[in-house]
Amino acid sequence: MAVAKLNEYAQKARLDLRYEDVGCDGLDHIRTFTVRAVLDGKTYDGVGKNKKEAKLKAAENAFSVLSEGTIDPTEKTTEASAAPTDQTSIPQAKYTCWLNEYGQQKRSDIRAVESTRLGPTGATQCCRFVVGDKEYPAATGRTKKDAKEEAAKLVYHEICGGNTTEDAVKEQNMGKSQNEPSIPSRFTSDFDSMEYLGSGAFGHVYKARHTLLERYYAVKVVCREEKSLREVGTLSELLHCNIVRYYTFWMEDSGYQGNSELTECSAVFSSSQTSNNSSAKYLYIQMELCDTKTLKEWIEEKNTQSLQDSKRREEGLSIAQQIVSGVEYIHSKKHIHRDLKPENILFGLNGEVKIGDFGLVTRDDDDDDALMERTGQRGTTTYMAPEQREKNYDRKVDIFPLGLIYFELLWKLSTVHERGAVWDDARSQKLPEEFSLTFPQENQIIESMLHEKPEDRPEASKLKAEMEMCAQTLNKQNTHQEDETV
Ligand SMILES: Nc1ncnc2c1ncn2[C@@H]1O[C@H](COP(=O)(O)OP(=O)(O)OP(=O)(O)O)[C@@H](O)[C@H]1O
Repeated sequence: MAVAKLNEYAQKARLDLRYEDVGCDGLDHIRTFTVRAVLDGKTYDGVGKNKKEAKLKAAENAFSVLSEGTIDPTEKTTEASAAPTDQTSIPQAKYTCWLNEYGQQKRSDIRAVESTRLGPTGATQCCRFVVGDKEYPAATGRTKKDAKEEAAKLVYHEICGGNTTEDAVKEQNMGKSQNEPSIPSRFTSDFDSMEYLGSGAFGHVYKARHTLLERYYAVKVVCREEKSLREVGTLSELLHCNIVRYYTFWMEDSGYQGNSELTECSAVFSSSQTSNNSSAKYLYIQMELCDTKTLKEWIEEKNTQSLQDSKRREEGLSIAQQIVSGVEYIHSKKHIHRDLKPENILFGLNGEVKIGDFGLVTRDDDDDDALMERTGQRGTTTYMAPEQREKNYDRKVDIFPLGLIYFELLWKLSTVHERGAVWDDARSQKLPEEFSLTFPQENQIIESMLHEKPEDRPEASKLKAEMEMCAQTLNKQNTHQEDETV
């Protein structure tokens, strides 16, 4: 039956099919025969008590491989080219690589038992795998490598043959489709204890432990494209205590599916960017692990608390000082961040401020006073400097959102309505009267940052100095108040 079906399959798919006698083994009464089916240059061996049975086994073996154990082989004949194309596209030793990775994940010993059989048509190599305590069936091949790969394939089919067992789920966690092993993933080989942290428009971020270093990192997995490569390029040039530290990056063929979210590029990209992405690679960016709470959550949390208090004032200033310090450094390296907003400001594990998300960063290579021709509107409109909507702007586009952030750090904006009205006024340099009375010094600094004309806004270095003076004044006031209470 399987022989007839394989013939039909080969005819429909227009593939060359032939059978070869490989030889026989053993004494007369326990003699076994090996027949090899050669389909489109690929070999499938069968062993039986006679040649007929061996041929049948070879055909069955070919079918089970072609159908990957999940699809009725007869259905395959209607989609003639699908399976062989898949097969021929599998790189050499793919199943062996998969098995090695499987062993690492399961912490099981993998042992290959190899031997050579001599028959009338020459030597045949045999191999079977022992995974942990379990022995898997033997396979044969023309070379040791072929035999090993065929034997690994048998292990693969037995473990992941179209089921939804724990192993198959583990397989998914290893970032592969259930029925097709892929090249071992550096992410799953070098890291463990993956935990999903969050997603942006371009990918997902995971907490992961580097197994050799025994340290945790944040690994961002994004579809490769201009934005991500720009982010990596910039981050690798920046080393500052208020900027998320970048360590390294690498490319992989597939995304990570740890939390069973789709990591096809189409799921990661917005619809305007989905074209021609089926063969897109994935970029893995290894970064310093930060707290999952961003500055956005910090502000939201403060806004749920009763009144503006002196603690918020001090903490707000300290956060603003750290952001300005990071921005001063970014500008000194001739970069513009272009997307400063509370969601992109993280906290290090020791509480220090860390500027992240350099996806919109650009070079600021011109003379100090010159404006640059940029690539149109980028960034988040709520915080965006007015001139960023145009094509010409310079690093001062980073100062405007900083002004809004500093205002938000200090001032409680509870309702959506309040936020809308006050926000629009703030963008036009009009801060609430009560704010200017409560925070006169800060009011002055923030107003200077919100000038409509970029050239009127201070440089980050000047702001840093002004904020330092503000901190000293606050310190003096606090000491004075403490003295009075004593
Ligand atoms: N280094 C990190 N450490 C800890 N968590 C991080 C780190 N980087 C990012 N995250 C988390 O992952 C989420 C997604 O980050 P990502 O940079 O991909 O997108 P985003 O900045 O939120 O959005 P977008 O890229 O669309 O502007 C963040 O909101 C944050 O919660």
